[in-house]
Amino acid sequence: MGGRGGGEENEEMNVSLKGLSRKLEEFAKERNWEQYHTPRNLLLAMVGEVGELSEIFQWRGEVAKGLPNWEESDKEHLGEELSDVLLYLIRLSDMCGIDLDEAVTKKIVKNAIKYPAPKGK
Ligand SMILES: Nc1ccn([C@H]2C[C@H](O)[C@@H](COP(=O)(O)OP(=O)(O)OP(=O)(O)O)O2)c(=O)n1
Repeated sequence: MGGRGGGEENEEMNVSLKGLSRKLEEFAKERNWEQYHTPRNLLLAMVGEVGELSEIFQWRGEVAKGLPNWEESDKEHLGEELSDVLLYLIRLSDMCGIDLDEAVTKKIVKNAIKYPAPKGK
């Protein structure tokens, strides 16, 4: 990693839901994996990754915010599994024809109506 090429690559990588969605589309197309990226397969793949994410926390007991006592390698692993869940979620949404930007924006508004903040805070 590093070097000029890597930096340019990162700049091109648009880390927005839409940008990631396009990246994943390209990734699947280049490998001829579109045939496998059906909604059900993607859902199962995402749940599998949630399992891998859970394994990281398994048997550790309660974990303090910021994971202060964790090895860097465990934190890196955690970042990878969180990313896998996010990437499959984005791809699943795309393959279901759901605009996640729009859906998540609407849902945040809906949550605020359902759970209003106490007055005077
Ligand atoms: N058919 C596939 C297979 C993989 N991926 C992408 C999405 C995930 O980000 C990542 C998942 O890859 P792996 O199945 O190899 O899972 P891990 O990276 O978790 O590896 P491991 O299970 O060996 O820890 O690759 C994908 O888009 N479509």
